[in-house]
Amino acid sequence: MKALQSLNKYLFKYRGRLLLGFIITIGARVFAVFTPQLIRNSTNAIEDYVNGNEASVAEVKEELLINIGLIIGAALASAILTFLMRQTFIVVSRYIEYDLKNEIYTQYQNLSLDFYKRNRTGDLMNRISEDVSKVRMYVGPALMYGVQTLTLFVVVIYFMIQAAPTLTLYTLVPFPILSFAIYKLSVAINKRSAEIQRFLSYLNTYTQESFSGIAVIKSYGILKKFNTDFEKLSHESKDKNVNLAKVEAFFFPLMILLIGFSNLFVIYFGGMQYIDGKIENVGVIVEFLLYVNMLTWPVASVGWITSMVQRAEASQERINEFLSEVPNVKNNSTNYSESIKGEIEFRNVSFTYEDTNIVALKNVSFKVKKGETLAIMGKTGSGKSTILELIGRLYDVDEGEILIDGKPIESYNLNNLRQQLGYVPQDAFLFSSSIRDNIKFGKADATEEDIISAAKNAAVHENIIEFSKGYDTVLGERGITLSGGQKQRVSIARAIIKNPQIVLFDDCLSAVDTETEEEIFNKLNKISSDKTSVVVSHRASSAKNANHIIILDNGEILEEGTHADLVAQNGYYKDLYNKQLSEKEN
Ligand SMILES: Nc1ncnc2c1ncn2[C@@H]1O[C@H](COP(=O)(O)OP(=O)(O)OP(=O)(O)O)[C@@H](O)[C@H]1O
Repeated sequence: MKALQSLNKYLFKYRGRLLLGFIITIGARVFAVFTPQLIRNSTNAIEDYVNGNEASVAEVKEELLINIGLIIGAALASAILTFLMRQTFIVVSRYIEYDLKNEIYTQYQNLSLDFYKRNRTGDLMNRISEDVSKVRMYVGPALMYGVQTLTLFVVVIYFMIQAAPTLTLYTLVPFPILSFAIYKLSVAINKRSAEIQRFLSYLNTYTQESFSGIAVIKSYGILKKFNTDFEKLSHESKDKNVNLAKVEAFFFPLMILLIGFSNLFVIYFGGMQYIDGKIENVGVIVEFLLYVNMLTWPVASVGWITSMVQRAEASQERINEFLSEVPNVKNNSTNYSESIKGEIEFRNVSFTYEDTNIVALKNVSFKVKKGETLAIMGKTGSGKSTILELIGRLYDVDEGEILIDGKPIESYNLNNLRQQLGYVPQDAFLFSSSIRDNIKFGKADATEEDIISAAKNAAVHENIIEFSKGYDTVLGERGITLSGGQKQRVSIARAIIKNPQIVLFDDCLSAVDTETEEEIFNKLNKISSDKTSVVVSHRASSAKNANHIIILDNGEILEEGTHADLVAQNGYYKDLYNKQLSEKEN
């Protein structure tokens, strides 16, 4: 129950409604219990008449009619209160479900990138959907049936003892056995459903990845393999569900069997006591039979509630695992309005990716003044993207420090810092929405003019207006309706629309020809002459106009300087430049 304690704050939040629910539930059960008593009175009246104790048929009739009226009244009152009971408990459980989903989603948003690398999307989605719905069963139905069972027990047993104390004892003998058997069954059910739950997470991840990678799967002609694998997985899933169904099938027969015993006990021992004169009327036996049947469901539900609580506990534990994750990148400031000018300095920065232990940067130092452009080049995997990710504080450095305007990067408000950066990642991810929305994503209050101007500066406007729906063209998942180069340029428009102080381009023009690349850089230079740019590229043409160029090799700076300096050095840059120049000329 430890994990579920984290839900207490929500139970406290909705305490008013829950308290009302408790009162209504107690009322509903009290009214329900009147029926057996009224039936006992009616049976007694008939018995008295048969034994000659009652004066006339008319009097018996009158008493029966009054009792019927009262039974209908009590049943109606109980039904109305039961309806209201669901309105309180179940409604509260939906509120808590909503709150919890929001809490988890906010936490997901706050967690650093490394969290997403460690955990798979299917699992993240499963915890926010499946696990939350299991937890809802605890704060809703489990709580509601728990209160109902407890109330019914107390009220029914009180009336039973009042009517016939010894018979009460005989009647209740099978109940603890029933409850224990159902509990054991519930544990088995629970174990199997937890297994199904884990498997479902895996299945979800598999399906989600196969849909995301559908283009690769189709182009490699491996649909059949994926289909076979999926069939295997769903077969396994089916087996697990069948296993669960087998155990669940015992539930009702077991319940009926044990209740049958209770009924037999009532008839046998009740009958004996009536004959011995320990019970005055047959009506008491009838009343007890009704009580036994009234208690059937509550007794069974003790086991069912226990299993619901156990499932919720397991799910909440999984949820808490993520909720207790502390983001590696912490926000250390509440100053939301600090503007940055744009100077960036790396001082002896080293960085190792925790999950792979790959040393991505070793003792890297450089300085980019406000308004200047730094170009970063180097072989694949040499650490170029890592530099940009560190400037965006997607990770924190292990050694050394990064300064923005002379102040440690960690001292800025994280959100505020990122809002002043225009980061164009290598993989241009576009949302399944219109082109307009995708560009506007960078600036929520952007006007139509802003959007068109950003698209023009990213040299993609001409392409967009060629689409029949122009800026309203809806992009498929990951923007599959756009070409690679168009996607990259929409992604640039999204970054520059907010007019950031620092722009970070991570090889984001690789799918664009050199002429368009040059056109984009010329436009950007014009609109952002006072902005700082860090450009990662494999092309010397993108780097040659930069104020400073660094060449990385295996996380270390191999060469650095201006275009002229590097050409004079006769190293990596010069080779690359000459090679690309001759390719262009040919
Ligand atoms: N999220 C990550 N987790 C673990 N290792 C990573 C991660 N990202 C990058 N690496 C590793 O860090 C090293 C530097 O990667 P980085 O992406 O910075 O290189 P790059 O120079 O940008 O490469 P490319 O030109 O291919 O984009 C590589 O060896 C890479 O495998």
